[in-house]
Amino acid sequence: MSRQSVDLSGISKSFAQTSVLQTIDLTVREGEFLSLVGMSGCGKSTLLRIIAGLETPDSGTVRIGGTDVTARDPSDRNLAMVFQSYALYPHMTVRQNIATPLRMRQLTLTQRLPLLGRVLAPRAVLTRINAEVAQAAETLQIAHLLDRKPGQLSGGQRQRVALARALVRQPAAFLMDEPLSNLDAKLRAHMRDELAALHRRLGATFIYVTHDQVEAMTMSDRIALMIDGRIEQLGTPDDLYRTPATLAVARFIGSPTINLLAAEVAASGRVTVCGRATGLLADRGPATLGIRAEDLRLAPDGIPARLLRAETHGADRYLTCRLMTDEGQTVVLRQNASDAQTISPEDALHLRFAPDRAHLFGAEGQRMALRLAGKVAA
Ligand SMILES: Nc1ncnc2c1ncn2[C@@H]1O[C@H](COP(=O)(O)OP(=O)(O)OP(=O)(O)O)[C@@H](O)[C@H]1O
Repeated sequence: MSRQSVDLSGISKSFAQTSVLQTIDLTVREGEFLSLVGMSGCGKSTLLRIIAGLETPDSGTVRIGGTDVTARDPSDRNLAMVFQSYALYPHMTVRQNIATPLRMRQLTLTQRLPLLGRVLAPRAVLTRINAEVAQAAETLQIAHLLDRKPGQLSGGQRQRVALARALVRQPAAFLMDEPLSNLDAKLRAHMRDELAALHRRLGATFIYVTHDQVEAMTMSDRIALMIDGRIEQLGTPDDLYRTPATLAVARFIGSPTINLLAAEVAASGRVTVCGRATGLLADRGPATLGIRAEDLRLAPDGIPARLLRAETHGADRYLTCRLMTDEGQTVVLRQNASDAQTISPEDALHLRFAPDRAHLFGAEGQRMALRLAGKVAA
């Protein structure tokens, strides 16, 4: 499998008066699974279409394997694109669908004709195409479906056929735009695992667009989180989860959503949350403290709260609580379901957060350094 890097530098794009991408610089490494993730309208599909050559940037360059392809047609970029609509040919069998890109590349127009082609096409080429189709079908575990038509397949199977068709082209990179969004939740989770496994097996470059942070977090080597046509943060899933660069990243990544509490940093540097000193130090000013559900726990000397609802999801239990403070903020705490004690709605609770796991963001949403008992905490 060929695999190549994709370099974007200074990519900008506007539609009419609206700026959709603002000076994007990004290198997708050879063999990397990189997700472009962000809310609807942030520009991720436009960026993918610029890489594919389906859209022309107003400025900037696209390089594939070091070669400038900005002015090249989509067909000259050797990229495979997989969309949410599988775009399979309904009148063709799975075998014919997968073989199409190979036939287009390796046979002449006359050799591709339905009847005449059978006589005119070189036997050796047809045998090679058949072998490549069989291998791709094997990789995607659809060998038993080769003689069916797309209408006789499930959504997941169709998606696999679309992937197999992309695979046979041996592209420099795979570009995928929300390829799983038409599948039901269970199948989506299954195909997520399959795509990640396929990526590991092929070692190919994958650029994957999604608005679903769970998809991005579970499959990617790195994530580029986009907001309003900019890359807000680029990093591993762990980087984005543990060290969000801004409040917007902290909010977008993680399920349930990170808990946010108004904080105040006094002249002395002491951070107060819900009117309580926290033992944390930071630069002065109003701020927001972020704390993930798993970094909150019940403790008798914590912030008083009242339980609104408890939900068990497999091994985890989520407690939604209202803080008994001026703001009456709602927070979610995650516990291990097996060691959770019995509590009922309206029970009085006390919550503490792990100071060394807290995130602090300034008035502009930027991450602020936190110091804990004399050392740097974040
Ligand atoms: N051909 C076009 N003409 C005009 N505006 C466009 C065009 N394509 C995209 N846009 C606008 O550009 C912005 C970014 O669109 P884009 O499809 O890249 O976003 P996205 O992040 O992929 O969103 P989604 O997840 O909804 O697909 C949107 O506001 C969209 O309306």
